[in-house]
Amino acid sequence: MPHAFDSSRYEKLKASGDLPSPRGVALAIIRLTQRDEVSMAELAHVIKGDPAFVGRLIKAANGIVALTRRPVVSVQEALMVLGLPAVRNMALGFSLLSNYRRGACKGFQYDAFWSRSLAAALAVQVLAQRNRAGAPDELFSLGLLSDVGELALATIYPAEYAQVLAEARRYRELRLTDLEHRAFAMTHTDLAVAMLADWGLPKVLIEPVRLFETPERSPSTPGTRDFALLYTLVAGRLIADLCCAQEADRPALLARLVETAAAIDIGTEELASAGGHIVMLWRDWVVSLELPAGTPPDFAQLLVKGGAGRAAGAQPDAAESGASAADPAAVPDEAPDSTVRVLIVEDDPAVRAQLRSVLQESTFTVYEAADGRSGMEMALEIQPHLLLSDCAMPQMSGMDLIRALRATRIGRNVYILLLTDMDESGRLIEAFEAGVDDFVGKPLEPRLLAARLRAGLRVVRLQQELEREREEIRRFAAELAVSNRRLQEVALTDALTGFPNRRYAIDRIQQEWLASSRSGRPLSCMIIDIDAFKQINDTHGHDAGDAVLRAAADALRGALRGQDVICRTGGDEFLVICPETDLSAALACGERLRSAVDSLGMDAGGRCPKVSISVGVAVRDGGMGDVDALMKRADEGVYLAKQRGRNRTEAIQQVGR
Ligand SMILES: Nc1nc2c(ncn2[C@@H]2O[C@H](COP(=O)(O)OP(=O)(O)OP(=O)(O)O)[C@@H](O)[C@H]2O)c(=O)[nH]1
Repeated sequence: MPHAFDSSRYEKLKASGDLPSPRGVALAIIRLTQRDEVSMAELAHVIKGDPAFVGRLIKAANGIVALTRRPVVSVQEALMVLGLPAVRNMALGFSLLSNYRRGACKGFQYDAFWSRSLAAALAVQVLAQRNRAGAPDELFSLGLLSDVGELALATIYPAEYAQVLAEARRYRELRLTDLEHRAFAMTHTDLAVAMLADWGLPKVLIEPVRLFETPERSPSTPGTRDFALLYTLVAGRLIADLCCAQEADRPALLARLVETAAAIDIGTEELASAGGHIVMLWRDWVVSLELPAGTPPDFAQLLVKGGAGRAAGAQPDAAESGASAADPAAVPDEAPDSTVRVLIVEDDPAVRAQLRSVLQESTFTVYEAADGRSGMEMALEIQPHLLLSDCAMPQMSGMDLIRALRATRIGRNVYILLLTDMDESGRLIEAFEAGVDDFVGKPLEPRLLAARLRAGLRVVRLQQELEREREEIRRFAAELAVSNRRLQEVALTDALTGFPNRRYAIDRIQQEWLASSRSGRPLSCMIIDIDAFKQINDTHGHDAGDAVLRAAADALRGALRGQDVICRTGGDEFLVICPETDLSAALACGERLRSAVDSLGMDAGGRCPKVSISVGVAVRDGGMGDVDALMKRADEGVYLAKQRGRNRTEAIQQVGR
């Protein structure tokens, strides 16, 4: 239910001086920009009074300039790029950020609040660059300030708001705004809207703040600018929530994000790449502002893992059709930029900023180190595809870093671009010998750097392609090995009984013969022949004969000792190899096998007739020259068993001899 906010209360709160408000230089900037005739030079002069703001302004300006443009390095240029309204709103946002990093509200995590707001600012800015919902620089401030009402409540009512927040955490099904209204007869949304209006933000930016938590109440329709602005803010806030959320909460947020992004014409693949870009920018900002970053998600992975496009019913796109952003093997042509990791190792912050601004456009995942040693540690950890290394650095020089890296397995494939001011050919030759792939001269010329990066990227892509092909070959070889094994098994197995066949039997008994020759241990074998099998076939048919064979095989398998090997060597003939077994033990085994088959009854329909086997047993003795002699002796045992009436176990040799 919407709450009516009494505007006279806002005036009273403002008069009390308790509301968060811009101070110092930011206040002067806001006042100046309210004048119609303010000049850029005047404004730049005031801005320069706050060096921290100068840095942030230039950083923000570089966040939106194109790759082809030279990076912004001065306040005047930043003012030109951003324009007065954006600069004013940024001054406001950053002033609040600097002055409200701490406060009396115990339940309110000030730093986490700003970290999330910053993620929202960058997310809204990056999304707006893609869907053109509004001026990206203006939307930065919109994201940054969209939750300022929460900060206001924490500032005005520290103790009470701590209780409200505790309640909201305990009863997650309750809306924070409902709890706020019960406690203060106003909500953070009411306050944010009133404050932004008071600070002079245009209505078109205030409406999304009023509605982003309940967008379903918006009268705007798809395709309109209001709709695009509102849902860009909703999506930006969701990205910020995802950046700060616990692992368990991410899938639900992700599904909502995909749905929201689809509504503003941002598909899953584009979302993955925008997410990667946002995380990269966010990391950079939180480090420079010393804010907590937690563990930001890998959007490409998350979107693929969560199957989020499907869950949210978004339009089919790359992630759905299998060409996932996180799975390079599934991308037929090129891996997306966000899968390319770039490490900058450079001790000069200004050069790092310059490099970042060139790299930002390409949504690489960028990492930074300020000296050679930490660069080396980071390289081993993140395994970059591209390394941009300065030459002269404290702790460990660029050359030493490159040599050390090239000596590792990980470092062999990295494409290394040396940033150098040396123009002497001897030193350059030394650099190439150390392992650099290319170099770019200092001071850096952004377009030349971008061109060299593109050349490096081509090599990286070729390497990735090669790796994918290698992986495919590895997979293919593994599959081949499995099918070869299967084929081999088939070639050595009897299909009817599942026993090894004659080929295997001959091979195996020869191996056992050799093993027994080496060890001097006894080796026995038996030959088993089904009795009157021809008659079974003739009387009951071939199928009944097969059934008898299978039944006999099962009985034999069940009665066999663990170390013995049984093979089907002919139509109704089996060979049992008994390693390390003397004649008496082999005879006992043979007798057990015979008895097992003899105990088989006829099946109910009489289709499987009574069956018995004759077993001939033999043991290796000194008179035998080879394995054939052993088998011949076992065969003679079978013949004897047949002669003596079948269904018997016989040996030609005497036990104990
Ligand atoms: N059903 C069936 N019969 C087979 C198979 N392989 C061979 N045979 C038959 O098995 C019979 C083997 O008979 P023999 O071993 O010569 O003689 P027998 O009838 O068993 O007589 P004795 O060995 O003297 O007890 C032949 O009739 C073959 O055709 C098979 O896979 N299935």
